[in-house]
Amino acid sequence: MPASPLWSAAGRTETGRFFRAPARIHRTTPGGAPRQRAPAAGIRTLPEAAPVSTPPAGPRPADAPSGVPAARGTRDAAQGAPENTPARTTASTAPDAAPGPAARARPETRTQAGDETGGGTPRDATTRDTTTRDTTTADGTTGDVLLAREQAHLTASRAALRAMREDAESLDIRDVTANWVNAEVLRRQIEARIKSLADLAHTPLFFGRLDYEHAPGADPAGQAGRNGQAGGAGAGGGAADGSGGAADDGPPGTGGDAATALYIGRRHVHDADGDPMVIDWRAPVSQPFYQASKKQPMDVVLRRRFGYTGGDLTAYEDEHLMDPAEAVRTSRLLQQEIERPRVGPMRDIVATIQPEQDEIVRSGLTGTVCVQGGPGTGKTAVGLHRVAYLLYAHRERLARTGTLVIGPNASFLRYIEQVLPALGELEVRQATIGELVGQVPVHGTDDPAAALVKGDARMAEVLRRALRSHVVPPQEPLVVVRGSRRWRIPAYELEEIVGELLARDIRYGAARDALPQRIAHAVLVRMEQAGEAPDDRVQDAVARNAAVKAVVKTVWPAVEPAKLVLRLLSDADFLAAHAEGLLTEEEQKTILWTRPPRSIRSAKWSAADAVLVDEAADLVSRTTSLGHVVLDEAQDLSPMQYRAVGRRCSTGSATVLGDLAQGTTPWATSSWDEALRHLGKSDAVVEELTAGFRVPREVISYASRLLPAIAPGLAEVDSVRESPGSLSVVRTTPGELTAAVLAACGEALRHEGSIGLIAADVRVPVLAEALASTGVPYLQPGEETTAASRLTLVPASLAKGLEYDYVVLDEPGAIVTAEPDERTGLRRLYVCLTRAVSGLAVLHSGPLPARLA
Ligand SMILES: Nc1ncnc2c1ncn2[C@@H]1O[C@H](COP(=O)(O)OP(=O)(O)OP(=O)(O)O)[C@@H](O)[C@H]1O
Repeated sequence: MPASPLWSAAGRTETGRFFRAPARIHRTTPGGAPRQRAPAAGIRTLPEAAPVSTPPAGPRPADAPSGVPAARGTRDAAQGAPENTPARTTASTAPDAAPGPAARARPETRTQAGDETGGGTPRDATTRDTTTRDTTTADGTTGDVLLAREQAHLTASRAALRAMREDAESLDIRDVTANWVNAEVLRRQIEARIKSLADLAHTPLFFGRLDYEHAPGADPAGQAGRNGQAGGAGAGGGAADGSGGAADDGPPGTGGDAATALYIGRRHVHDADGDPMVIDWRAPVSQPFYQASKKQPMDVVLRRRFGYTGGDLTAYEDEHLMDPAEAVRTSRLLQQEIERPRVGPMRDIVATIQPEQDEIVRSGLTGTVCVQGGPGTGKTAVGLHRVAYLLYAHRERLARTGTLVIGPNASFLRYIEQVLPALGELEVRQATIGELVGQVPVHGTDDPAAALVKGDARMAEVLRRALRSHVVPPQEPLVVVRGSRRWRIPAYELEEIVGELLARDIRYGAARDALPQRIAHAVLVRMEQAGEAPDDRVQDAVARNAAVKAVVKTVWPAVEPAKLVLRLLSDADFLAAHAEGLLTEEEQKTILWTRPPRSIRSAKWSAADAVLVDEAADLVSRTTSLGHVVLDEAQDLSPMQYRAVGRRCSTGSATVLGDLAQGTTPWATSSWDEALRHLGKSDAVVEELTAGFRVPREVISYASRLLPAIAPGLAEVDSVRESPGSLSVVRTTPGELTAAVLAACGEALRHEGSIGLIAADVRVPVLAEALASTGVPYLQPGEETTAASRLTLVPASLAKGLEYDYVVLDEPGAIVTAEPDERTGLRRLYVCLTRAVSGLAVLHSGPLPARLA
């Protein structure tokens, strides 16, 4: 898509200059009158807020009086410098925004949990009260006043965002586009831009604030040794590692510049002068929000997290990273965010990404990262945020090459589909493997034994051999007639040409396309030997000659990938000829169709067959590679499926997410090294996430009793949350089980949030009928939870990747026995036991698996 230079930086830097005076672009207002700008409020010098109990040690910069120029960072330093962003430094005066009426109206009512949106929203008013009331800073400012100031900044930022949107809406492109194609492209880009500038009332515009000791990007002369990172988080400062530890040469806040406050949010917002009011969370300068610690403050004096109630800023939580006297505390806002009832699809975690997650999110585009993590450690969240980060840092490159998120099934994709749009990324494709390899319609199924062989990497070699067997040595010489002359190429010379192409091991189709030119070249050599002086046009004409075409057709015939697979699976001799030494006779028998179909259309292709067809298609002509692929629930892929994904990122990179303990396919991978080899990314870095965010400690400990049987090498997830009473295990008689399950659902429905009733697939119809007869509405997995309908009936086979506030688990034994072997059954059960955020009720009438009993 031709990108106008004017637009090429769209969505990346978004500075005021971007829209302020674009060459030859006119701006209109409905009446032609000049549009009013939002009040400007840029980076400000703000007072230090003291934590509840411990005021920061040492003097702090006082609140800058209104009208006094504040210390500022440079705009580009604040935004960071994504790929190809022209550097620019501008400073501006940005007086404190006075709290407006909206900012002063401090909500006094307690929050309804259902209203709350992301960004560390407090569920009860306690956090707000303890962080705001009775809190006084070193300069005597109360928490209420500080909160009002932050609310004022929110109000001003919203106004600035509105102005940015109005800017975009007022662009008139009538005179700037030479033709309708350009006009259409530009129009769409403007529309996308306008959409991306929407202010979502229930989504916090910023969720955090960093007060740097020095203006980011400024030369912290003489300060570098202070905390090991001074200034390092500026424009180029993506890396979080510095050499220093805690400050040790003087009280914090005493050196050099006054603190510089940056507000961190989902997107960049600038004021009328182009100075940032909210910094994109992905900018390098935002990284200390996720990474800075007492040990390594990264020049951050204060980190403030904000709590929201339905879009209103109602709380904050402070950490003074350079204050040795302040104790390290776990964030209550983080805790509340995790426990916030789930209604609707998966939400982003941008406000609360943890340091080890952030490292993965910000790892570079060129390398592939594989993340092993137990249930609820945030793998999916991390993978999605990584895409958003990469799109920010490498937007142009990825716009050309594309990005893709692969999930295990449609309900999972529906569950995660809102995360990237919420982060402002609307262009990322999401698909299941089945959709990717959809060259043949899938109507059939394989028994596990057949699927296992079809998914084995040896099948790639069988296919390669079978395909190349279509190339036959030329038997006859070629005679090309041109005018009165005849040119003869003997069979042995043709054979040499064909042999050379085979040896180069290029794609079958590419070699077939090259063959006529190779033959024509041989003819031209003869012409030159005979004294003629043929040029390229003659060579092209010879390559198109009917006799040459006939030779190519016989020697290197076109092959339809689906036909090749059809023949392999139908023709025992053909399969045997190419599987010799690769598949045993038994294995060959296992994959042969008992009743071979007559045609591609009538064949009952299975999912594994479709992957074989995809492999064959790639042998014929190279699959286009994307820039980046995220592969979730990767542990369940067969080697052939890994290959299918691998060819879609052969020249790009991947984020591979999975948990070896949750592998429930017969071909589930037992080692990431092996999986990455099949993916073609042996050099990938394998990271491990160990902190569990979803499942309370009591529940994960119970589920982890299965680990020695299902994944002996893996350690129990270290849950970040204690939640006493979150687990109950109840035994009933067989006759009472269904009623007891319904009662447990009723009990769960008394709480806020989503409820998942998980049962073995065979039990689902029984439970569906029981729910219907009692008039309890229920949803299918992936259907959006609403306040009116919060119960989802989940077949165990679809539970993977999903989560619910409360889970009622029906008859664990039936979940285990539904699988072909015990280990797979226990793994399936492990998945089902680890879907709950706040409570798990296990009901059984049969015996529990020994390890749980
Ligand atoms: N840093 C975080 N802050 C807040 N919530 C988080 C954080 N990390 C993860 N979560 C939440 O924990 C839950 C589990 O995350 P996610 O689904 O990404 O885990 P997972 O490792 O993919 O789990 P599974 O293996 O079961 O699929 C989600 O609700 C997610 O929003």
